[in-house]
Amino acid sequence: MKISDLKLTVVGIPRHTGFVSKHVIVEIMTDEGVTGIGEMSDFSHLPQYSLDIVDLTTVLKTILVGKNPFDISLINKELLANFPEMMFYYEKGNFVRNGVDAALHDLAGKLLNTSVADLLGGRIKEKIKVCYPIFRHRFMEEVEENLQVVRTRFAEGFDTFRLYVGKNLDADEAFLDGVKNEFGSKVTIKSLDFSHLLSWKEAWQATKRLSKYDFQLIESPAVQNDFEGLQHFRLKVDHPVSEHVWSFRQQYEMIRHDSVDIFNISPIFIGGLTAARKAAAAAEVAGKGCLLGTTQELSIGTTSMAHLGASLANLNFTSDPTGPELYVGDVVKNPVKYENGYLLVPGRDKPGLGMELDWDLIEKYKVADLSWGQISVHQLQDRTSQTKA
Ligand SMILES: O=C(O)C(=O)C[C@@H](O)[C@H](O)C(=O)O
Ligand SMILES: [Mg+2]
Ligand SMILES: [Mg+2]
Repeated sequence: MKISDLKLTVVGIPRHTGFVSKHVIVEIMTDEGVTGIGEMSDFSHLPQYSLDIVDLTTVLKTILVGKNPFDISLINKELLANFPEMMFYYEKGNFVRNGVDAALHDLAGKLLNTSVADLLGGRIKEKIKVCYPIFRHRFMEEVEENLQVVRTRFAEGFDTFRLYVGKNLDADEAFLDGVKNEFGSKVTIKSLDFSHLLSWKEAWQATKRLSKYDFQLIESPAVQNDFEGLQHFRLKVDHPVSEHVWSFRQQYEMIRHDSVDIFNISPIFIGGLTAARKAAAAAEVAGKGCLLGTTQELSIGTTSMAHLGASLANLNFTSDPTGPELYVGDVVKNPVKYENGYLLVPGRDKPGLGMELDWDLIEKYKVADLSWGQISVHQLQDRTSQTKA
């Protein structure tokens, strides 16, 4: 049995905020007629270069075609040699590796008639607690818009939210105050996410101001790779501190500097399920907790994380994958399901990831390439189509 072909299809799907994220649907075919699917998710992050999809297809075919689809470790090794880790949160090579690795897991599951979660060690959980994101306030008038998001999503069963903060503390405070007055203990704020926009000391000042409100943890309260800064911040605050993992070297430095309490692990940012499992194991060895982060994937990327989360012994904080709820559409016939704020893991009866492509939807959202258009840095950072400066 050998990999016989690869197909990449670019789709651009708007969010309810109007912001369009571009994703690449991955298909890996075999000479026995079985195809594995994966997702390179959300290329709408800095840096502002875009990948050439034709060239990427050619390059990946040279790595994949002719290989045994079960040689996932070997293929990951070759992918890493061609799309190396960088000390940068949004390195796109990791997105590429993630899409291929997910498709390989889907393919292996289909060939063995086994669910991906069972390939990864089985199911400790059949559902993953998640929180809905409230994107960063820049203007006071966004507070009421975001309180409306909480009302709508609360009515749908989401009782936990995370807030991106740090650009307009008056608005952040007004939002937290509004949630407290309207929902009391019925709504939980999981985290304040500074998204590496402030220095650790600026984030500490902001945290002192917002600490009169209840929230569970603080994410990314220093600039990227400021391991000492994270550690200084962590010793100043009572709340647990989380940071995304975007490279093994970065994770090693965060362990060595004792920078965090929790590792935010997303296959997309560390380059796949294979790498994410290693990062979760390193967290366990270091006695740290972990949660599943997100780039806000479509259903294929999200279900891949559901399978991973089901099998992790140290997934002990509320996670973030809510992408299919943020987009106006998807690319599969059977989107992932959420119930009372939980992401459901597909059943054992479904081989692979348990997802089936819907080519009518793919045709609807298909775009020619990953080019950027006129997106501003503000729109990129705060995932909005709003152009007000
Ligand atoms: O926790 C985070 O940080 C994110 O979720 C980053 C976001 O920008 C995410 O990638 C998105 O596209 O909304
Ligand atoms: Mg974050
Ligand atoms: Mg994203």
